[in-house]
Amino acid sequence: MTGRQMTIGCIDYLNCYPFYHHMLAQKPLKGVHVKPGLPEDLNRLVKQGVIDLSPISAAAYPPLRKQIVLLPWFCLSSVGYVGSVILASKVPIEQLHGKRVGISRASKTSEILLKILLEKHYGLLPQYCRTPPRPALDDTEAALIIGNDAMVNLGRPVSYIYDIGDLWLQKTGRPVVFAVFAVQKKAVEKQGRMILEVIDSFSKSLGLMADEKQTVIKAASEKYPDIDYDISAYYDLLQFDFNPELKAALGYYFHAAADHGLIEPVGALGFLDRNLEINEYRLGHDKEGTDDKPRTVRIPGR
Ligand SMILES: C=C(O[C@@H]1C=C(C(=O)O)C=C[C@H]1O)C(=O)O
Repeated sequence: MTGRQMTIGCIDYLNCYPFYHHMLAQKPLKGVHVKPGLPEDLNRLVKQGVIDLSPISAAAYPPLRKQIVLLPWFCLSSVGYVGSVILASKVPIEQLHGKRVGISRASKTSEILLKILLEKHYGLLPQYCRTPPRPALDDTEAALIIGNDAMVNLGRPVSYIYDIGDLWLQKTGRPVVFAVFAVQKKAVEKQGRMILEVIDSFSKSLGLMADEKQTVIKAASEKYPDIDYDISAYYDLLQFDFNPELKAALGYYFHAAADHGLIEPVGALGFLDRNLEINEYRLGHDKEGTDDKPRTVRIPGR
């Protein structure tokens, strides 16, 4: 692909729309192709190098960290209740030991959150199985459902709904960073100018959430008509700005996940800055989480 074209991923959920409203509804970016997908599909396409820039599951970062850098300004997070990452269960969570628990094939971050919660915080070991993004709940006792699929009518009454963002806050005292924005290091070298245009468009789009929130909500509800939820309230729950507290929370999550043997240990995050240089943030395990003195490393070849 030449320096005048790039493909960017977009999580095909309500939660990601606020980043894309500007480029989709107001000012398309010339040469930028937007590829919608489920988080785990975008994780795979980034790994394969098929897309240049994309939101990915936070949990997908560790194995890709030599190949990608993160945008330090954007994330999909919640401090407690998120509304769109749920465990739908036929029995109280405490009774899930040895039971079949489905995990949406769309998820990576929340799969790990759920496993740490069940195994470490509740002392349970269920039998996990993969399910489609919108599971029927016929042959499992409970199921992890994420994104839009957690926000539509589940098709059957479910006795217990646990919000994973809320449970994580209760058990660990931390927010959750569900998704981060990844850029291929190769694309930084070849398509720097377009990457800056995308960053600018995301920033303008989030600005519209403050200035023209009702317009964004109307467009989002038309894009996703089957959502059975107060979109305005949902957007108030989500945190799109990757602030220091959320970076620290991501550090905590990586530490907890590595400690539980679910990801490889992560010592640092690589962030892109507006000069297209990479700043490495060392992760701590304390409340601060990140080192506030980034080490700047130039991208080879630039
Ligand atoms: C907040 C959410 O987080 C999502 C959960 C993800 C995961 O579990 O890997 C990835 C991206 C996010 O869209 C949601 O599903 O609505």
